Amino acid sequence: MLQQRLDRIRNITPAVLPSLLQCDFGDLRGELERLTKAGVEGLHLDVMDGHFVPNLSYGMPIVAGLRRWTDMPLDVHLMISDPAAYIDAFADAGADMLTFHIEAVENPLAIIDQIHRHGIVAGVAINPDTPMDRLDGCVEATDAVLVMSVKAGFGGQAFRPEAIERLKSLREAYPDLLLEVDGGIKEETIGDCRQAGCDLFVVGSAIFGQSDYQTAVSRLRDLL
Ligand SMILES: O=C(CO)[C@@H](O)[C@H](O)COP(=O)(O)O
Ligand SMILES: [Fe+2]
Repeated sequence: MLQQRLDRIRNITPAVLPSLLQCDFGDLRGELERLTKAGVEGLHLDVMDGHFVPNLSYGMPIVAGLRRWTDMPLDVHLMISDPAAYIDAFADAGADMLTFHIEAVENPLAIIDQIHRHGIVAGVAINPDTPMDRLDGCVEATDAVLVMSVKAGFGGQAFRPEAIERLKSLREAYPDLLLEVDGGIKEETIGDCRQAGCDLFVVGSAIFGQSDYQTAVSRLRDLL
């Protein structure tokens, strides 16, 4: 199952993954239809607990609801203090990829193992102010690294260019690692991230701030 999910995600790369944080939650199904029509091939779901980050978003029911309506890969970004306590529930909800923050855990290898036991793709996220050596010892075990190009917590922040060097150095050191970038990705920033070797591009405001998702998505994809 893990290998199938990993292959499926690899097969859609390079991919624009809309972050649903800023979508219209009063019309979630309509948003999903519009994104599907726009040619989107995966979704990024931001889970925030009001503790690891000051913001609060949504949890398993939204993931489970979306799972009923689409078979697109669901990439769940856990911005929560205790990922170990919720991984089983997000697996039951239908996540395909579960990414936790390195800043939140003491034993990343145990969390990666817990995610893998469910046959789910594992990702480790790192905030811009966290030294890269915090990832030492776990990059070899994980499937993906999510390089945050804003401090996790809110949509609509400005891209932090130091993410580019981080992507480049990870790509050089780990040619097969799935690389994802998240925060401030738009037409002006997506091309540099692609050139740095990134595979998955999370986009919030640059899609949901536009009236026409199809045009927004295809212009971003053209830059990949
Ligand atoms: O994880 C996060 C924020 O913490 C993101 O996924 C944002 O939702 C991306 O939004 P934009 O920066 O593209 O507006
Ligand atoms: Fe995110």
